[in-house]
Amino acid sequence: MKFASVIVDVPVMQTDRAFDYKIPDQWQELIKPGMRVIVPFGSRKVQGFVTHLKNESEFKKLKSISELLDLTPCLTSELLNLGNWLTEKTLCFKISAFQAMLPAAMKAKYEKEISIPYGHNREMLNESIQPFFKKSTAIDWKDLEDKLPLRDIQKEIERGHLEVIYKVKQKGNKKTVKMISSNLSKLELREIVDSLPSQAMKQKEILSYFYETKNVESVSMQDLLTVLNCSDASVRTLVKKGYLAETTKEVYRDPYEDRQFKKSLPLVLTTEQTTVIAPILKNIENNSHEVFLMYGVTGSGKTEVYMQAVEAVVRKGKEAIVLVPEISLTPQMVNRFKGRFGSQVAVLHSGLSTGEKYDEWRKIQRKEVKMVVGARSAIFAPFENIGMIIIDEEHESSYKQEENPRYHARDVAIYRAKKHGCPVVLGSATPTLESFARAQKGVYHLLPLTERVNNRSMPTVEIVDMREELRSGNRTMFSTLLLEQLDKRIQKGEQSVLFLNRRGYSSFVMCRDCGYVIGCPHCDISLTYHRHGQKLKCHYCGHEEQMPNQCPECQSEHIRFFGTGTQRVEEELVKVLPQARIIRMDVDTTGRKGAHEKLLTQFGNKEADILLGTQMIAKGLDFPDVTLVGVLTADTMLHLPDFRASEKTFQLLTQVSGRAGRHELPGEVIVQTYTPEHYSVKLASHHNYDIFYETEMILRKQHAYPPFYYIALITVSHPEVTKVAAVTEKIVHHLRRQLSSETRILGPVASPIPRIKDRYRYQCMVKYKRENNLNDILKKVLEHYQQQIHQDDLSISIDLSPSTMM
Ligand SMILES: Nc1ncnc2c1ncn2[C@@H]1O[C@H](COP(=O)(O)OP(=O)(O)OP(=O)(O)O)[C@@H](O)[C@H]1O
Ligand SMILES: [Zn+2]
Ligand SMILES: [Zn+2]
Repeated sequence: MKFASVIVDVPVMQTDRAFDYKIPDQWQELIKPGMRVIVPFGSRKVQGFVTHLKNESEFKKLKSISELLDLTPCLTSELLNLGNWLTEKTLCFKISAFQAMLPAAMKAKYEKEISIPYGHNREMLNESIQPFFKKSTAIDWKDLEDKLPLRDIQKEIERGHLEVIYKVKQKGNKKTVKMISSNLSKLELREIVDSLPSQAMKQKEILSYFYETKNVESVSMQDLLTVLNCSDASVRTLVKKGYLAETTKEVYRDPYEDRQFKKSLPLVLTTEQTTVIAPILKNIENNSHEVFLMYGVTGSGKTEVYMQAVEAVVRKGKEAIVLVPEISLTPQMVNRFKGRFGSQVAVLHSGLSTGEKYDEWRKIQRKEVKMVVGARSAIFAPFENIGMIIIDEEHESSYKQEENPRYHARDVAIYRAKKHGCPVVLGSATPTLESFARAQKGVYHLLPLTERVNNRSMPTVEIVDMREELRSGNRTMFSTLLLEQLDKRIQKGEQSVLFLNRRGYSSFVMCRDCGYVIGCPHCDISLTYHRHGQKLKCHYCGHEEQMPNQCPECQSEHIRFFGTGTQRVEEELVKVLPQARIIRMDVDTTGRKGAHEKLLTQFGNKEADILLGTQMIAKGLDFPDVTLVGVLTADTMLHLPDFRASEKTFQLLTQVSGRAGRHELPGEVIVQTYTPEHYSVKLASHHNYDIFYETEMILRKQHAYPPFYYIALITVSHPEVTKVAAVTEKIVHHLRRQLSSETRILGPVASPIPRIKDRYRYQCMVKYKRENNLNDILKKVLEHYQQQIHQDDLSISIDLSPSTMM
């Protein structure tokens, strides 16, 4: 092919299409769709993705591709199509869609080398290539780019005899192992073995290894020592004598390498589990596509069902994608999959370094693993033979990406699963109303798990009215009942989990005399107090200032922070329960890598009585001796300007309660609240999802919210408030004329946070049931304003399924 169509990394509307480039002669055979290239664009050179090849181009005077970044496509043809679909579906730029599918390491331009993978050797390579690897098993791409027979190299890569390694620069983080190889021919080796004195047994044994074992070019020191059961002193002696050589080799950075996973075997499924897994297995068997909603109460054994279904996928020779929320990618979940499937699992989450993520991704690309367990973006795993996609805790809002491309992992999962002819399994104890409504209508196949494994009962839930506590003179943040029960657990040697709901709630600083609240100078939101370093921080723009000694308004010294952080709770708790051993888990104590896991292990080893934490302890934890869960403030989220506030409160309370009494010991939950009469709080305490669903559906219908209506949210921002208001007004006006009369258009109004980073924000909400041309109409709006977006610092963001209204 003579020409390549390339999507360039210039994310503006005018360039959101493919540009044609000439393919230089030496790369004619080499270039394939899905590869990254560098191309001249205007006066610059930019990265791009090749999407098509063609023999003709309608354009004359084309420029040539200037550099090749890949020798194997990093996007499969399925992912290229998916990118186009995402672009249509979320109104993002093509380049943003493609970039979202790749690990960060591939977004930048990294140096690369070509190397012979471990276990292979030079002789296996095509003769034209062999000379390049005479001195070393790896060569630098940059040094040899012009001289290398690229087509032959590409073939060897396809056969697995060579690999491309991107050198992600991370200081001191490159993983290497010591490799031992022989410098001599087999004949020479044998002569030396014969000439060694007979007491040099180990040395003889080591050298014999190199001429007796087929195809060993080199072996890691570690393996050599284990296989031959020898000391590294003997190996070193041979290196000193010049018979063997020692080199270092870069290997995968495996974040889980030094950990032992307890091997687990499939459990005998309960009757309910057997019933729900059957239709999933049938899908897998018949390569058919259905979306299942596994609606199972906490502790009903959903994870065991996932794992046995994944096993069936692997047996069929296919691959599985398992999505879990970032926050519950706790070691517990990873351990369960690694324990069952060992090295067949790749793990992808934000706690990994760029290099580690890239290495895990590469294992997927090279089909060295059979499954990936990961957060949202793992939905783009470049598997080519997918047999099932699982989304655990499908109600979690982290499955929606809040920046471009604004996709929901559930939609991508269903799109990919249709292409691959395989099932999607959505699991939750508290499904989103959208999913449950679809299951009710038969669009999804409902799979209920109504009981906990072994008929363990659901924990009893006690609601405590904190207003009453205050009236009866208790000014602490712990109710009398909660303290009593915590104390009882400590005496019995059982454990408790204390949950502080921090979302929608922060420790702000206020003057007690004049009521002045310290706000961010750039955003219309109060600053959050951080004890560490006595700092005030803005969570939206990062602005930071010192905690003042005086009120900036009235100079009073009575200025102090309000609200409850986990640190405060811990301090108070120590006062009232001095004998308690407490582990606190929050952003401050889990910042360092591995800290999260360490704290959980300590708690699991019963080195503490109470685990105190925020959202991050709400999910996935499974400890046998936890018999009490306390929720300090159940209702802080209820008052957020968000139509999902009740749903989120219900979900969270149910999840937290689910951490208690999962094993032999029965569990108890105490929920402290200022609004005990609210239906979310009440129904969560009765574990009654069904009534919650009905109640909430009535309200959603009344107020025209999902799942009865779809929502599109348009947010306009600009440094000048008049400009924002005017533009939003115009957009609303335009939409009123274009959209159908049943569609409701709300706005323009200031956003719930009216200013962020010195930019004013206005929004307009479109609620609709059917609007076939909505995407086109909205795209036209963007096109209309593109000049101003480009030159006048205007920003218009469109979210076609917003998960928050902020
Ligand atoms: N068939 C089974 N036989 C015995 N034990 C089981 C079985 N299935 C699951 N379990 C055990 O029951 C407990 C709860 O199961 P699991 O964690 O899979 O439930 P879950 O529904 O995923 O929970 P949650 O959503 O609350 O995190 C676990 O300790 C698990 O090992
Ligand atoms: Zn004051
Ligand atoms: Zn700010």
